[in-house]
Amino acid sequence: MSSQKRLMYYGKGDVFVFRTYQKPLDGIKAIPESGFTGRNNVIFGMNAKIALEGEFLESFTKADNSRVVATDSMKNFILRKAAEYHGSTFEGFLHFVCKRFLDVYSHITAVEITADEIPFEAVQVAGDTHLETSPLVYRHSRNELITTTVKVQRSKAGYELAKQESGIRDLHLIKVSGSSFYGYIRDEYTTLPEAKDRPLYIYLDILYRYNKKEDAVADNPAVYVPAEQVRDIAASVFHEADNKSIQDLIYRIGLRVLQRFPQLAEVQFLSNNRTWEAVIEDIPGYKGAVWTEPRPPYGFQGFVVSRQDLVNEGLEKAKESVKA
Ligand SMILES: O=c1[nH]c(=O)c2[nH]c(=O)[nH]c2[nH]1
Repeated sequence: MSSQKRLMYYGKGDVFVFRTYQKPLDGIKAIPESGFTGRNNVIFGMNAKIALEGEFLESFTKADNSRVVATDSMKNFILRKAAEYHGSTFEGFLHFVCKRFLDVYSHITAVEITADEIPFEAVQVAGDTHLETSPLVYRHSRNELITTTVKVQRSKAGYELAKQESGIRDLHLIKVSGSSFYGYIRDEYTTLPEAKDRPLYIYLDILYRYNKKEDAVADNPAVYVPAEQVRDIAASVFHEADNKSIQDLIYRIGLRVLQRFPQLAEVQFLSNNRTWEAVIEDIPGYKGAVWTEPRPPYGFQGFVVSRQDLVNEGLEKAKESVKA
């Protein structure tokens, strides 16, 4: 290799964007595992992180700021573009902002933005005869959130979508009964008792990638995969199956997500084991037990499920070619 590209980027994190009355996301097909069919986007809120790549080596090596877009300006750029984007997805918005950056600054070669949703939930309020959903008041949710990354680089054709992934972060799910963990290696290092029924508590990040990256940013509900449905599939599969481990569980979730969404190429999992620790296992005459948070350290798993796994499981016919 004659020349290796040097790692070089800079950018801005914690760019908070709240756009009210963004175009609603609708036209989403219902799936059996989820009641989700759209986002009203009354609050389209996110915490974005942007990084630029380009011809600004001399800002590092010669203290020459003449090609530096101040990171403060990047923040302003993103915020102002929020008034110019009229689609209905985070993916579409990030794609739009990345392209506008490349249009305005000719020495920038690539723009990557990751946005984490700042989720707000509808609240129920007193109506004349019954509770109704307020169209005005929302509650900040501290539950899981949508995460999206888009990277666009300059190409001969104009723009190239270099990276795109979407998903859900910080999904915390507990199944109080119906999970086991046994059959693992027992040797002189093993102190963990086998569990035929444990209260499995997991933290999950689920990221998915499309066969065609463009489908993610097209603002086309016919091909768009909403993270809320992926979240609900995770809960449904956890509910349905007696799992033998987190490894077993996330594989099954991955298969189901890919079955529901033929437009996806793969699903990636980052899981944590937060299984509660038993304090009082038998309460005579009563169902249930007393548990507490586990002591550190915690276990984790990383795994990607792809369409080939569906083929291997006999859940999908092999394709002549699946283009990533
Ligand atoms: O689902 C689990 N997978 C493991 O690999 C593991 N290891 C462990 O100690 N507990 C668990 N649970």
